[in-house]
Amino acid sequence: MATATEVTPSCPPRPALIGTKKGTFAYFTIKDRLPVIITRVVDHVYRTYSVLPNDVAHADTIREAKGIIEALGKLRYEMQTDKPLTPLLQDNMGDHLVWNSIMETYFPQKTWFSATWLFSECYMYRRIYQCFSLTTHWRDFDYFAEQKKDTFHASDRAVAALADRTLALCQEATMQLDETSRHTAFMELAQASLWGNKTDLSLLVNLDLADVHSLQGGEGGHAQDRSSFIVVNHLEAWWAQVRTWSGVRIDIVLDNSGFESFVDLVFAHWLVATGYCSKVVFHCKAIPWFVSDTTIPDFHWLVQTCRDRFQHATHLTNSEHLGGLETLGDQWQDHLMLGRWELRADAFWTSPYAFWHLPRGTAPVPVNTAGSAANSGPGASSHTTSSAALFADLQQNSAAVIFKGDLNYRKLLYDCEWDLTTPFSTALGPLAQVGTQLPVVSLRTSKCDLMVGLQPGQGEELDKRDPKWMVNGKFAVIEVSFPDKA
Ligand SMILES: O=P(O)(O)OC[C@H]1O[C@](O)(CO)[C@@H](O)[C@@H]1O
Repeated sequence: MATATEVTPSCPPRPALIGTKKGTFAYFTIKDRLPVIITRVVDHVYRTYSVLPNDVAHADTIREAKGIIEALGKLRYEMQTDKPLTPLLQDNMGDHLVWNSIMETYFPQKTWFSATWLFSECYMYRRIYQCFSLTTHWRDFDYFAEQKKDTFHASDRAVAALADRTLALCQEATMQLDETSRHTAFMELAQASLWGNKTDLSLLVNLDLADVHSLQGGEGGHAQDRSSFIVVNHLEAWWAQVRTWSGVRIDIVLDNSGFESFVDLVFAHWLVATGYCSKVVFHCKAIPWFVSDTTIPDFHWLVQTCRDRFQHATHLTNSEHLGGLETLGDQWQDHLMLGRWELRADAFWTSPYAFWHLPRGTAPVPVNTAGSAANSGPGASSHTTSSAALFADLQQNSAAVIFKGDLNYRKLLYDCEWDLTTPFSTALGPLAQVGTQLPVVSLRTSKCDLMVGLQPGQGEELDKRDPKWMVNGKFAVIEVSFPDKA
């Protein structure tokens, strides 16, 4: 095992998950899933530009769209034929030197399959962004926005039901101080936030509406008791912390936009309503990322869609059900306006670095100046300039940093072949070591062959129960690591 100081992007603490290993989820992803994701972007650009009038006013936009499609085709070809990774060009993100120096230092001559899976996959999303960012007319175009919005609209029934439920829980919480009820509500909402992570568009590339409804647990929107599918469950340990909180700040490193971020907001709303928290910082992505990840514009769109009672909803039959949703959306807007909720989009989250690098200050990531227009609005703040500054803020000010989803889990654990029984705190490396500890909570449905924290023999039992348990998103973990209290 590499020691902490030797750990680098090409040399994680255990052998890296890598596309050259046939039969692994990494191999399947690079070979089959990622090319489909690029194809869908091509299709979206084509559909968008082909309805534009063929006149002088749109000539440049159309010409640029054709250039984007050509660049995306080249990208897909390079990936499918396993060509060497090539340097990024300078664009409006200002981080190309960071990427290129990592490539030169750690992945010289490496190809799509032979670099680490984490690097190749992040690099693909950064390259897609570059195809757009180098243009004039398409640089702010979110090529995943349509998919994100459609999926949220498809969730409208579950969303409406959950909004009413949330308001009832918040009213209860403010009316009575009974800790048992709060404990029950905490368990319910934390698990709703966990299972929201099932709605991931990069995994569900052929999703239809029926799939969305069944993923979200059917019509009612109430969390089913799926606890036997939570294979590592530190929820009680987390509650032991939460019950001592009063007016703390927490941070949520968001994952998917739409239904998942809706349930995260619901949970955050309850934590504020109960007084456990007085501030929630939501960390969004600075660029479109892993298809469905939440950007700041996505966040605002979601709040507004709730305030507008799903103006374009097609599945709801009874508009009376939407009053609660509107009330909740209005309260969220107030949270943003009054600074109780803050939105940030630090470029570190869309860098190729695993989170072991967060405290090290070895990953200076420039401010995304060009993206800042899109990343503005109530509650949006400026971005920090380095991972060290981001880390210092989290360490000094946050009572819990909640990492949502599979990619965050991969980055927390450095995306490598840990033994299933490795303790979570060991696999967190510096983030669980004296001096560089963070209060970490991970809520993740399992969508790749990486997991830690199981009991001896549990992995074998799970293999018998469902051979695809690690990658099919049906099983989940809630893992926490809090610094010891002095
Ligand atoms: O939205 P999440 O939970 O981070 O999942 C991201 C997806 O990307 C991957 O991390 C890699 O493709 C998968 O394992 C998962 O399907």
